[in-house]
Amino acid sequence: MTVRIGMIGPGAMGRSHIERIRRRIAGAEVVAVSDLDDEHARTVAMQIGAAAYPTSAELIAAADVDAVMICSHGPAHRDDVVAAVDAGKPVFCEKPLAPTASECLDIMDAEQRAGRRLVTVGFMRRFDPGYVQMKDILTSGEIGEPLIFHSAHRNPAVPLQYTPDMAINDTAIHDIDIVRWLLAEEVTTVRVDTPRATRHRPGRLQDPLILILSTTSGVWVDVEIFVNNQHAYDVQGELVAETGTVRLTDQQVVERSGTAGRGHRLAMDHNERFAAAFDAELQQWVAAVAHGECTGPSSWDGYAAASVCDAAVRAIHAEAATSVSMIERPALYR
Ligand SMILES: NC(=O)c1ccc[n+]([C@@H]2O[C@H](COP(=O)([O-])OP(=O)(O)OC[C@H]3O[C@@H](n4cnc5c(N)ncnc54)[C@H](O)[C@@H]3O)[C@@H](O)[C@H]2O)c1
Ligand SMILES: O[C@H]1[C@H](O)[C@@H](O)[C@H](O)[C@@H](O)[C@H]1O
Repeated sequence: MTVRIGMIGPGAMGRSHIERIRRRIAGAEVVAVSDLDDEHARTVAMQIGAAAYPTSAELIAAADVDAVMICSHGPAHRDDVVAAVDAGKPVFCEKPLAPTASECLDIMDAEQRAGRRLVTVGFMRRFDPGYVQMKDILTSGEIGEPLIFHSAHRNPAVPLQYTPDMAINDTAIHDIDIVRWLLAEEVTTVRVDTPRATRHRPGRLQDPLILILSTTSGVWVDVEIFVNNQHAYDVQGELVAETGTVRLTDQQVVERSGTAGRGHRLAMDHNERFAAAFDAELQQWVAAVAHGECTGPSSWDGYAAASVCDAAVRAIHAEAATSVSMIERPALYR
């Protein structure tokens, strides 16, 4: 079966997913697109031989759309995810599932009304070979219990429309999700520290930021968010456990030597750094949809990460550690 996908919001991320589906993903094609910007939707549709719909509602209702991909910006996600779930269609939603926990609760309510999981969230780091190996080593028990996790998430620059809260709910949300997934436990408190700000930040953005998280079992986590480092898309992670550590490398396969020394190029964006992870997450989603299943990061994962983001945003304003408040995990997500 070929899964016929309708994509809402084919901007930068959406178009790179379209390319991926066309070139590397088996068993799927994008047959429909819609965008707030009608003309943009028509242009993308013409380029890929798909149909353009003037609204997301019409795209979701289209009879030849088997599944929906939502790649619009975060604040637009909730309404379209709920509409797709209400229509009984599987949805892949780019992160964040929604910028706040309360919007994610609306999505979980829709899934519970439907009586089944239909939503997969694009937390692609879970499919990165480095993080996967780190989790395998931890769960094998060979380095004992986890004690500390150091994470760094650096971008060369962010667009002008990037707001202060996005450092948390658009950027740090990746690190928050990976901590929950790696440690298989929830984050319970958050503190946000604000170091000296870079002169390269646009407007009043606080950059960098340091998040200090603690988890149910007391693992201590620091996350550096630095989104205007001017030189690379640089993601670091180091897990410290009782009898060993595991650290991500830069995942470059070749090293070059010359008059300037020895080294390798640095990734400049998420597509370069997480190419393998994006392919793996989409291939898994397409295969699951084809079999009438739902796998990968769930709405609960989107909700839990957003709950930590909510606490982090409160922590910035309170200038103090803040507790993460979450509902009990509904049976559908156990
Ligand atoms: N996983 C990753 O590493 C990663 C990387 C980049 C972006 N993203 C996520 O992908 C999403 C899109 O990011 P982007 O960089 O492609 O943004 P973008 O601005 O390039 O694209 C967003 C598109 O959505 C459209 N849009 C906005 N509101 C809409 C609405 N209500 N209905 C329909 N279309 C709407 C815009 O017109 C635009 O074409 C965000 O959620 C972002 O967090 C994830
Ligand atoms: O939406 C993007 C994307 O999720 C990238 O992977 C992340 O590094 C950026 O900080 C974020 O703004």
